[in-house]
Amino acid sequence: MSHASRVVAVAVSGGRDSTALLHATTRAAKALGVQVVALHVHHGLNPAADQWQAQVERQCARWARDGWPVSARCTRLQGSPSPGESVEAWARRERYAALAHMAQQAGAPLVLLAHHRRDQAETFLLQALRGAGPAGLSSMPREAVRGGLRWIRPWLDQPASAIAAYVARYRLSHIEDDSNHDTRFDRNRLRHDVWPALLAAFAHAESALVQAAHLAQQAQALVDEVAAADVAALRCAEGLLSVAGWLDLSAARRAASLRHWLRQQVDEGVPETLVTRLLIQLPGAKAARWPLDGQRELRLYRGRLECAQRAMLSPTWSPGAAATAQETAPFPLHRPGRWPVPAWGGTLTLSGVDSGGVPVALLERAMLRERQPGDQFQMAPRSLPRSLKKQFQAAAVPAWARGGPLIATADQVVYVPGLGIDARAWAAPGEPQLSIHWASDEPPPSAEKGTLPKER
Ligand SMILES: Nc1ncnc2c1ncn2[C@@H]1O[C@H](COP(=O)(O)OP(=O)(O)OP(=O)(O)O)[C@@H](O)[C@H]1O
Repeated sequence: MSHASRVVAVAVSGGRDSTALLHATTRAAKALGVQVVALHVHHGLNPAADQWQAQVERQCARWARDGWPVSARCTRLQGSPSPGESVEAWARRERYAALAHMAQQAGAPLVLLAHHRRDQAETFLLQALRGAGPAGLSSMPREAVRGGLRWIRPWLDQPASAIAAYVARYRLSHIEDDSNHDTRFDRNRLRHDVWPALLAAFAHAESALVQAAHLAQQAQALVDEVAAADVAALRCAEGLLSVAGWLDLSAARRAASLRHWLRQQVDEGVPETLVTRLLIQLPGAKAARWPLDGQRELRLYRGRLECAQRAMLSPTWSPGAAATAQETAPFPLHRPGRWPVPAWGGTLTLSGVDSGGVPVALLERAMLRERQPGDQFQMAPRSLPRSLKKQFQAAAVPAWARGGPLIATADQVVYVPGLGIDARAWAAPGEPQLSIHWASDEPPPSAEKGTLPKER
């Protein structure tokens, strides 16, 4: 700790372990002339949370009155889990963000957490039960640098009994979090239903699991080192990965470097299902897209894998937004040419023709977009417009040939891959016009080859 920053933060829930850690840190700090700041996060989830915050504030105020160098800072979380996110995951993410913010505000470069040996053994078991590999089995690091702060767990090797003895010796008061008994949460179920039975059958389980976590940390460090070197060698431009070079690697290094590269692109953790999918699909693919989340996707184009915004061709297009969306179209739709569209995994060909095309004037107002529920298509001038689904079925367009962007203006559908040009958009003879053809980069499944009816 530098002279300028003689402040240390302790993350305090008000529970037994963090209360003991705050006490021990404050005692040591007094002798060293260091300031301690207790950081508490009010999750807004438990009806008793106001009392927990009050307990932390009261305790700090009492110790400060006794001449101890300690003060409290608290944050009440706003918001709620996003759809599909568990309350636990949300609370954890927001807690760490709030702790980081408070530590920075207090000028504390270090944040101490009160996890102990049993917490570590539990984490290892929970990770194993989720099917984690060495990264997850590494459990909690003793020390980590994140967001410019050092997060330290000084008691990670301490048994819970040592902390209990400390609390008894100094008669520390602390809260009991009743939600720790709620067995809907994995950790609580493990702690209450499994742990006692496990210890009864394997008395050394705690230390064995902690050792296994330690060995996983070493293995993961090695994997990270190799993967970082591979990714550095495969980087062909900022953020782009050369797939040809990647294919030359052994299977184990392919998997490790892909995970490593994905982690650099995606902050929130990489789903293993995506890694598995890419490991299978990347070797045979020429151009393809894999959705990452609402905003981003992975794109393979010309042998390079990249992570990009999905916004280029807005899936949330609506007629009212047409003017803006059109401005973001990646190329002029009213000029002849062969336009690769990596975001859609194919190529659009526009050719000047004398008949059977779309008026250039209409294409000047057109854009690419996703299909929408109300879209209709008219096959011939004297037929009726019908839903895309019905038209696909009537024309026996196989599912794999229905992909690709729709071409439409704000008020009419112009072209649908697999169906062709909507009859309402046909140009009059002699009018300047273009034919349109969409070709997906992915070859059709061989069994279905040739079943696609010819587009107009
Ligand atoms: N609401 C919170 N505010 C600040 N820090 C917290 C909070 N909840 C947990 N922490 C920190 O994370 C550590 C581990 O959290 P965990 O949920 O296992 O502990 P706990 O059962 O809430 O309390 P304790 O560890 O104090 O007995 C805590 O020891 C503490 O350092």
